[in-house]
Amino acid sequence: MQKKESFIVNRLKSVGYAFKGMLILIKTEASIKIQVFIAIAVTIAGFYFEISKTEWIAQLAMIGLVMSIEGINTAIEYIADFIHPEYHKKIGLIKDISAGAVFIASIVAVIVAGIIYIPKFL
Ligand SMILES: Nc1ncnc2c1ncn2[C@@H]1O[C@H](COP(=O)(O)OP(=O)(O)OP(=O)(O)O)[C@@H](O)[C@H]1O
Repeated sequence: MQKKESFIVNRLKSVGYAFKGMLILIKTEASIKIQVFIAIAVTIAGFYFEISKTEWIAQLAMIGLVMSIEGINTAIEYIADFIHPEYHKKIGLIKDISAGAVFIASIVAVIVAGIIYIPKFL
């Protein structure tokens, strides 16, 4: 019983740390601020154009994908700066690849947005 309680308490603590991390990310990262703005804008657009359930799922999946990869990218940048604050070709490569992952997700998100919204204007 004691063990089960501490397991639940530990899980709750982990959620707390993760929530703190999410707030730090939103407060400190310029790119995620833009992504939050876009997420709010497309959510408003979703209600305005009364998009279908499937379109909501695709839109929310893209928002989650872009923002979570941005979070991982930010963490990689922090690790890179922590382990090697000075200029290094390899650090540049690591950061570029990490940013490239966000770019891939963003391109797919723009395509999905196009599939949902372009027909609404035609
Ligand atoms: N220590 C370094 N050594 C070599 N190149 C670096 C180094 N730090 C940054 N760079 C280069 O500068 C780019 C931007 O790095 P920076 O850490 O400023 O990311 P950022 O502009 O905050 O990115 P994001 O917009 O994804 O948050 C990297 O992708 C890399 O090409």
